[in-house]
This record gives sequence, structure tokens and C-alpha cells, in this order.
Amino acid sequence: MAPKGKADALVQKSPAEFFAENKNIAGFDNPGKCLYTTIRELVENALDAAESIGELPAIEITIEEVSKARLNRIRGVEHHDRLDEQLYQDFETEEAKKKRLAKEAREQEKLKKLIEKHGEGSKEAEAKRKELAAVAGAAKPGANMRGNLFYKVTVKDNGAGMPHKDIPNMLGRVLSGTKYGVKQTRGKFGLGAKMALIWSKMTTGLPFEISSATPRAALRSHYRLDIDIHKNEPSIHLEEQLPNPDGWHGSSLSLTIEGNWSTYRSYILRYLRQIAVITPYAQFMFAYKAEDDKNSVRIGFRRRTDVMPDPPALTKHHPSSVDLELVKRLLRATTAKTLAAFLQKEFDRVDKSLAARVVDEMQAGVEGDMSPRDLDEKQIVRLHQLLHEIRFSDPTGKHLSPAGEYNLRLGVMKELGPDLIATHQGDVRVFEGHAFIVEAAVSVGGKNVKPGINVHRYANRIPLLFEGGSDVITKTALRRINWSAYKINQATDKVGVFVSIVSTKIPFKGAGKEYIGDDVVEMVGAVKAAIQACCLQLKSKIMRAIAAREQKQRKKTLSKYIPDVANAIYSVLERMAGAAAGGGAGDGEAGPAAKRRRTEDPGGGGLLVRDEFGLLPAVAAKEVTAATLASRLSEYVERIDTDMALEYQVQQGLAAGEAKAPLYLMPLSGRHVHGPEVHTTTCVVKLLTGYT
Ligand SMILES: Nc1ncnc2c1ncn2[C@@H]1O[C@H](COP(=O)(O)OP(=O)(O)OP(=O)(O)O)[C@@H](O)[C@H]1O
Repeated sequence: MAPKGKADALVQKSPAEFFAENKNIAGFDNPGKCLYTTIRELVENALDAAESIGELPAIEITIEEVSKARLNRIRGVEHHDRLDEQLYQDFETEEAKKKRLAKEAREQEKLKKLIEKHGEGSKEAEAKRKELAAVAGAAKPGANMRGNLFYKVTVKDNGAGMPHKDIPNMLGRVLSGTKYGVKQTRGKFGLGAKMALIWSKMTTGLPFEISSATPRAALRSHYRLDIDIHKNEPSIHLEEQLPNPDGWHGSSLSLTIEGNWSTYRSYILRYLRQIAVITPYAQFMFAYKAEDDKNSVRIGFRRRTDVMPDPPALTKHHPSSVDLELVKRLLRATTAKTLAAFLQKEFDRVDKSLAARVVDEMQAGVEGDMSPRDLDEKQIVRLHQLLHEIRFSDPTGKHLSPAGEYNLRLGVMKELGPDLIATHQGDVRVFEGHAFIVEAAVSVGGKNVKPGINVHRYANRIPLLFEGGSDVITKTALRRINWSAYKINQATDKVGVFVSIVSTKIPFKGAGKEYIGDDVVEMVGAVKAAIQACCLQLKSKIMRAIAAREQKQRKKTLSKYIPDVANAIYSVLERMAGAAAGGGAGDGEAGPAAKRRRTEDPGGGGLLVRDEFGLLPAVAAKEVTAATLASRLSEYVERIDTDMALEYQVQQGLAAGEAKAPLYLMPLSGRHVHGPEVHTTTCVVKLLTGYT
């Protein structure tokens, strides 16, 4: 607060200072989350860099534990022996220690009792165990002290690399980047890598270590650089260009930060697993190197296809997406000589004749051959209004690069191995002049899937792991889909919902790119439609599965009774055959009727027997036994089952009105256009839809 009577002094902040003070806006909330977000930002840059040159990404991610002692050695800080132990937060008197240990023992005793009463793994025991894990260590003095949690994070890619002279600005100046154009990219704000550097600066003070080479470069750049937060400027510690004899291209970025592996380990691994699902054409090698090697982790997510989606293309601004300030900026920066040429050159969906009509509509003395720079303030305002009032065709969406149903399906199959899966790619839709495409996969069953609806979200092919509750995908999946209408039990079935949205503008809430708001009506509609389309496909699969299950069950039930039924019938037949042989009279009829026998029950019960098939003599001669009857009954059950299955298939085919088309087998060639796939237990049949 300013001293009384004095006004607050005016202070200006650099963007770097602002983000350093509000790092949670960019997803850098606490040490654990910072470790996660650092990995995420570097991995996403690596993927963007490889895809931008059409290279199948191969990415190495290493997190190396750095003890405080090692960190101090790196920083040149001398070893420090404590003089006065009692000064420190982790000091504990003998009495306090005794009390703490006694309490811990009591809690362990309670857990033991719960296990005895409800069993190991029971709900009660697990809840207690969780409670103990949550408070473990928290009661220890000094628990809040920042401990030994430092990590060297290195991410290496085989991407486009960075031009030598641009590296300091790209990685040492907040809000600078190459992804501000109208293009679908994972990065957008020119912030992520610098936030990681700021975090490193705030916690360890160590700089960025960067190696990078562009394709076919004879030299490789090596930088050690830092950021001057106050000036928002790079500060270079080391700059050199080294020979690049093996023609390597890509980047390797390394930072040493404070973090918390144990609390964010599961998020980091989940993130990698999910990015492997949506990017099956990439290879990720992950290594966590602990100081104690037994705690180290190594995981590889192998490339599962060489089919990479076409890279996204740069497009122009759609007229309905521009604001007044952007119109002014475009007018200033354009190389077009006339207003008509400006409209045609700078905007999507504006051809020559439409540009001329827009200029005519400007009126007030504006001519098509007028220079864009000569427009006065009022004319610019008029132009901006017209751009929003005139009906322009929607963007085509050809510049977008969705993962593709093939990749999405492949990723889900490989990671979850579900029992059933359906995928769908929606049409190109538009919001605020930006095209977007929603793709979805819905799976049922699979490994490591919890019962219920498990939502997996992707935006521009980035997995989104946090703030799910407010996200358009989660809300739509949980609240706007009537799962039971598709024969899916929302509570007990293991349902995986994967939704991926790609666009030149993802309406993220916040610079941390954690979730997409639920307030964009167009997006809500597209997400719902994509999930429903998958559910519809699943419904027929599920109904077929249910019918097959019921059929199997029916057969099992019928077969179970066969021995008893055969024995019962046989014993009746045996009695009848005995009675017939013992004096029953024929009915005297001729012809076919001669086969029939009528006999009176020897017991006098008045039983009338008609032996339609001439069975009784065969029974009497032991040609027909209980075993014969059982085998004939089994055959019959088998036959009606096959008949019913055939009947069902025919009805399904007719009911679904499926179009039938001839099917041919042929060798694959590069000219074939891939269509959907048919997955069986032994093979995958690729359907081809034509030639290029
Ligand atoms: N591995 C890399 N390979 C090539 N270029 C890179 C790499 N990492 C970063 N860059 C370049 O540095 C720029 C800045 O990266 P940074 O992570 O700060 O922001 P961004 O990716 O553009 O956006 P966002 O803040 O949304 O992540 C990028 O735009 C890109 O041009």
C-alpha cells in the first residue's frame, strides 16, 4: 500500500513478468504440475516440428532426478553444514517424534483391523489406506520444506529444427513464435517453452540448453540461454555452431526444474499414452532416471503405422472471423496495390468478382483501384462491418488435419484392446469463421478400462487431462447422450469415449490449453453428433452380440435337458413296445395305415398309441436306444440353431436395407484409396474405395 497521501506509483510489467507472476494461467500451478506441463509443452513442440516437414516423429523424453547436492554442485553452491539444527523446519524434539510415531502406529493398527474384518482389497481397507497415504509425511516436521525434487528434463526430436539466429527469440522471449498464422497447430501462444524456462529460472536458476539443426544444415546450433524476465529478452550464455557431419536435423531442449514426479507420474504417463493413441505414426521413448536406479522407469510407445495425416496447411482469415484491429493490421501489412486485390489476396472465400461487389457495396467514394492504405478511419469501420454482414461461403476445412478414423481406431485398439469399437469423422463445421472437424471413437470393454463412461479429450491432437468437468466433450458425453438408447449401460459397461477436435482456433479457456468451453453452440452440436454416430454403429453390433449370446444360451439350455428327455421318452417307448409285443391288436387298416398300430394299455388305462413312424418294433429290437434319441435331439437342436441364425442374418440384412456391392481381393498398391477396415480376431481386411 502507498504511504498515506501519496498516489500509487505507476509500474509497467513485461509480458514475461506478468506470466512469471501468474504462471498458473499457463498451466504451471505447483511443482508437480510444472513438471507435467514442461514435458507437455516440449513434446508438443517436438511433434509440431516433425510434422511440419512431413517427418514421422521420433521423440525421446528423459526426466533425470537431480539431488539437491548435485544441483548445488552444478550451480557452484558450496556444501553447507548446519550449525543450529533447531532453526530448521525439519527439526523435531524427541517427545514430538515419539507422539508422531505412536499416532502412526495407531493408524496402522486401525488399518489392520479393517483388513481382518472386511478383507484385503476391500472398499473400507482401501479407503483407509488412501487416507493414510494422503497424510503420509505431512505430519513430519519440515514436510512443507521444498525437498530434493529437481529434475533435468530433455526432449529430443527429429523435426524441422530452428534457424540459428532465431533461437534466442524463439526460446528466450515470451509471446514469440512461428504459430500465430491461421493454421492448425498444437502450439499457439508463443509461450509454452518460455514458461518452462521461467519456471526453471525461478526454482534452479539454470538456463536452457539447446541443440538444433535444420534439414541439410552443415552446422548444428548450440545455445545456452536464459530469459531476462524484467526486459522480456533472451540473455545468451553460450552461442556456437558446431559441425553436423551426420546430417542430423531436429532439436534437443534441456531444462533443470523443480518438480514432483511422485504426485504427477501418473499424469505424465497417461499423457504419453494418450498422445500415443492420437499419434500412432509417432514413436515416443520415455525414460525416468532415478538417483536410485531401481526406481527408474523406461517406456516405449512404438510407431504403429507409417500413414501420417496430411499436414495442416496455412489458410487465410475468413472475412467473418476478423476484428477491427486485425482489419487495420492487414490493411497496413498487405502488398496488394488495390482494395479489390487486397480483399481477394488476404481473405478466404473471396474471389475477384465477390471482391468487386464488396468494394461497390462500400460506396461513399470507395473505388476498387484505391490503395488499401488510403482508406480513412470511417471507411475501415465500414469495411469491417461489411465483412461481418455479407454472406461469405464457409471455409472448406481442407487446410485442417484430423487424425483420421484409421489412426484413431488403430490407437484405441492398440492401447485398450476393446471388445467393440466404432469411429466417426464429422463434417467440416464452422464457428466464428473458423472451420473445425470433430472425430470420435467409442469403445466397449478392453484392458484397464473402468466401468462407466471414460472420456478422453483431444484438441488439435493434444490430449487434455485437466479441468475435464467443465469441458464440452466431457459434459456432452456425460449429460447429452442417452446411452441406454444404444443398449449401453452407462454405469456398468466399460465405455471409452475418445473425441478429437481440430481447428484453426480451438476455444480454449486459458493459455494452459486445459479444456474447451461448453459455450460454443456449434461445437456442442458437432461433438454430440459425432458421439451419437459412433453409438449408432455400436448399437447394431451390440444387438448382434446380444442375439448371438442369447442363441448360445438357448442352445446350452436345450442341450442340458437332452439326456433326461431322451431317457424319459425312451422308457415310455420301451413300455409301449413291450405292450405292443404282448398282444396289442392292429387296427386292420390297409396301405400306409398298416404301419400304424393301436394298442390298449396293458394296465387297462385305456391308452391309445399310434405308432406313426413304425418306431416301436425298432425300439423292441434295440435298434433305437436312449443314445439314438439323444443324438437325434442334439442334431435337431443344432439344426434349429443354425436355421435361426441364418434367418436372423437375412432379417438383419433386409431390415438394415444394406446396399450390397461386389467384393474383390487384390494386391495393394500405392494408388489405392483406403476406406474403412474390417477387424476380425485373426486379420484386418482393408477396404479400398478407389484409385488416386
Ligand atoms: N522442438 C522444436 N523444434 C522446432 N521449433 C521449435 C521447437 N520448440 C520450439 N520451437 C519454436 O519456438 C517457438 C516458440 O515455442 P513455444 O513453446 O514458446 O510456443 P508455441 O509452441 O509457439 O506456442 P504455445 O505457447 O501455445 O505452446 C515455436 O513457435 C517454434 O517456432
